Amino acid sequence: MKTLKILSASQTKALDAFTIEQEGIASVDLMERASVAFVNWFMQEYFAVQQLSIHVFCGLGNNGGDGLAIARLLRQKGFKVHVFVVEYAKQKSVDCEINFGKIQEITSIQTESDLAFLKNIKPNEIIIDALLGAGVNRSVTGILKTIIEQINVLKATKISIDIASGLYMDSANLPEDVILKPDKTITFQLPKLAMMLPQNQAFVGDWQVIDIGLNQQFIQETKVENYYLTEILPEVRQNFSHKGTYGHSLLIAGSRGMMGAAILSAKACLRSGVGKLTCLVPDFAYDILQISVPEAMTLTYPESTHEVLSEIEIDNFQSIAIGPGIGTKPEAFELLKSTLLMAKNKAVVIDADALNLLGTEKGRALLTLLPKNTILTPHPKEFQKLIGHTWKDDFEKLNLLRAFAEKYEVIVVLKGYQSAIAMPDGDIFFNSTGNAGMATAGSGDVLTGIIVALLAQGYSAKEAALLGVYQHGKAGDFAAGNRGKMALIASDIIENLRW
Ligand SMILES: NC(=O)C1=CN([C@@H]2O[C@H](COP(=O)(O)OP(=O)(O)OC[C@H]3O[C@@H](n4cnc5c(N)ncnc54)[C@H](OP(=O)(O)O)[C@@H]3O)[C@@H](O)[C@H]2O)[C@@H](O)CC1
Ligand SMILES: Nc1ncnc2c1ncn2[C@@H]1O[C@H](COP(=O)(O)OP(=O)(O)O)[C@@H](O)[C@H]1O
Ligand SMILES: [K+]
Repeated sequence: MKTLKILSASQTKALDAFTIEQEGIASVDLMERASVAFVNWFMQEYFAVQQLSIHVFCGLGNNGGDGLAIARLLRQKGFKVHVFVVEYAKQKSVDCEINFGKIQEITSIQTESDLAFLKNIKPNEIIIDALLGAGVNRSVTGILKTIIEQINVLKATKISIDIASGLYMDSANLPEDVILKPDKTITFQLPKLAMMLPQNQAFVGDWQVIDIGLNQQFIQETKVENYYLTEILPEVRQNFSHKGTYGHSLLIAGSRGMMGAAILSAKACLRSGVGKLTCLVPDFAYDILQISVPEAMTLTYPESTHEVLSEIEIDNFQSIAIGPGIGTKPEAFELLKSTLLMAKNKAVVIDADALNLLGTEKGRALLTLLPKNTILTPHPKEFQKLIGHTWKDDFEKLNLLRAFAEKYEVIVVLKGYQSAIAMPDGDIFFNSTGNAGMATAGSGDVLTGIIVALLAQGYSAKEAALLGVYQHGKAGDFAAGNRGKMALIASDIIENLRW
């Protein structure tokens, strides 16, 4: 498994300081290294636009210092670069001052009247935002606020260095804060927590990490609770294995009008390496299941009652998933309750309507029945129901997610772009795969099928959740590559699973 650690603002500062001390270099050399890394990235991305004007807006701290160094390096590469320094305070940081001294033709911006030129920046030109970086510690005001507001309405491509000016890296901004809205953020060494959260979408754009060679030992030894998951691969299948080797999943899904959910989950499960799959569905759906998913075995229960589970040999199954399309009628509640009572010590996935049922007042009383390490896969609305209230911002949402996983000793996959996967030990992993084409009915049912299959094969709950979410997103990315995001339907995710 490969991850990138997400450090807090103070840990990031300590990492910079440690690198400087350990390598015996000056901080201005680190700034130069970061700026060279940015320019190398820029050359690859924009080598064809050397004729275009690039406008670099610099502040007075080290982020501004980066901007000045980058502007100098880009000029050396032959780009047409205009450099502006916004003099919002009296003093520059030491390294900003050094880089200020190394470059000619800088335009100083002090008052609003100095901003008239902004309207001449054309839509096909590029703006580099080096006003404020990781050092921002209060709401932006004055000339900085005005220039950010005016840059935000320009159509030119905006690229923020390290982090958008005005955005806090690991805590919530005020709703009224003025923050630069970049198309891209090129951030140094490690991703920042702010980049993981939906509320910051407009202030992050597409983000990318560039390596500036900060000390790896320090990174390894730093304790964090947030990670960005960049790769996780399945284990190799053994030559002499047989279907018994890969476990038997029980999938409890579907109801009248929602049999598609059961079918999608079942197919995804079978495409994810399970040895055997049994689907438990209402009796009317027997033919539907048998015809749609011939590889699966089918058990049924009378539609109007839940008294079915007593006949099921639960020990035959290594994993159980319940939820996709079961509905929220009282019978479904009883089905869920008896499943949880039977499933003690089993590997369990809870999704969709099973989450909606747990998210009622009566349902929350069942939370203590969840076997340890149960995997719950709510989208934000379902998570809100589970905890019984909403949150004021996404940072609070993350805290609630972590607290829930710790309290009930479960794994919670909070689905969406960069799904957040919370572990009972308090760690949260953000997924790097997936795309907006997956925002389509049934995508979540597919994920449930994948995860329950991995559990049956003996992957730990943590591995199954991480591997399942990552590969689900990867399949979605292949699917989007084949037919574009708008055309993507949940079945395409199943078709594009590759293990
Ligand atoms: N360290 C390293 O090794 C490397 C760092 N690198 C770069 O350094 C960046 C961090 O630099 P930084 O710490 O100087 O912070 P930066 O964001 O430029 O702010 C400057 C100062 O502005 C002030 N200020 C804060 N909020 C404000 C506001 N709302 N309105 C007005 N002023 C405000 C505040 O000072 P204060 O006024 O509070 O005294 C703050 O200290 C980082 O993002 C990366 O780009 C790279 O070179 C790689 C190596
Ligand atoms: N914008 C997006 N980017 C990446 N993945 C997404 C996006 N929107 C949805 N998904 C993924 O698609 C799935 C949707 O699940 P869910 O909301 O339960 O849908 P459904 O109930 O229709 O099956 C989740 O795994 C989620 O992470
Ligand atoms: K910036």
